[in-house]
Amino acid sequence: MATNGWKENVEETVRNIPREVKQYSFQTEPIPRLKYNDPEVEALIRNERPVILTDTDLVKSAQHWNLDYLYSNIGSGKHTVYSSFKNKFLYYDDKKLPNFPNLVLQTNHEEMTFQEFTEKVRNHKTGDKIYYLQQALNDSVGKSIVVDFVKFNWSWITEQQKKYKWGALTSNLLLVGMDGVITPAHYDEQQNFFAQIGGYKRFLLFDPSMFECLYPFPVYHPHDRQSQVDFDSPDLRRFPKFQDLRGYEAIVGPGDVLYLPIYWWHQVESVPNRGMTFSVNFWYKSGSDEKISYPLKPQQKVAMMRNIEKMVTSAINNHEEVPHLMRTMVLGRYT
Ligand SMILES: C[C@@H](CC(=O)O)C(=O)C(=O)O
Ligand SMILES: [Zn+2]
Repeated sequence: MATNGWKENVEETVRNIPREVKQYSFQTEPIPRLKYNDPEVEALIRNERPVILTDTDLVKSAQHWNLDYLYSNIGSGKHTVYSSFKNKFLYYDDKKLPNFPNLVLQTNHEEMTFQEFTEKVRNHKTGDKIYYLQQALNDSVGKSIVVDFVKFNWSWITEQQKKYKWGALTSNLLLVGMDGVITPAHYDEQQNFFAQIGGYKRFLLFDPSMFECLYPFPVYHPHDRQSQVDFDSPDLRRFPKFQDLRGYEAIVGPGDVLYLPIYWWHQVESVPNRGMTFSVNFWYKSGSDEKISYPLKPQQKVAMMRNIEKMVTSAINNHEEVPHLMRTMVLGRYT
């Protein structure tokens, strides 16, 4: 069996897991899984199509990261940890919370040391809150973590950054999730190489043109960029086009790197009953399109819609008036 990264059984596990994961109402097709130097890879990334890359060794220097190692080596700094009585961790932007003082958040944001996080994980009993650490790696981490970080395969990923004319690396988010945590469907405004270190994650991906099927919250809402649709029990009266949703799907295991293109929707599920998951993502600003070509790409239309919402919200200077103005502009005229 060819070894993939550092665990020769990843290929086999990735093939067998689909039977273990939740089935949804929409169809999906597989995301290509290719060796990093496969000739097909360049065209996929250049066309902003998702692909799982094996054998990049991008985070091979972190292959020994687990709860014990991080407990002993990451240092005593505080980390951002989300907690929830459910397994869904819907992201929210703190800065937009004042717009919605009565919003009931599903998750709680706590700052704690890795040691405190580990104690909560270790003492967890059924019915307790579950925890998901999501912390940008910074210089507060211990020396041995810095050594591991410096030994990431920066030459390969920097070569990709240059080849596809991406902008700067903005951050590396360390993700340590308890069994079965879910990040619900959303899109990001950055290019992303998502590196899996420990455990298995299922990715559901949707093309940016699926915006109309996923009904994101308004731009001024704390859940901006997140889908309003509950995948487990979609409200088809409010969100009828959810029935037209089509997506892509893949499992990533230790050593795998998923190229997750900017504006592509994704839902990420730590595969249940397979223990904790450890990941590091690499977010890059997208390059600026030299020239605009027509027809516009779906990503460009999403960016344009965001700018329209931002402009209207700022010009009207009261987000509560935005829905009425938008309805006035569209209903009966563009419907
Ligand atoms: C945080 C991550 C999802 C996850 O791993 O739970 C994600 O959405 C991203 O890397 O863009
Ligand atoms: Zn994301």
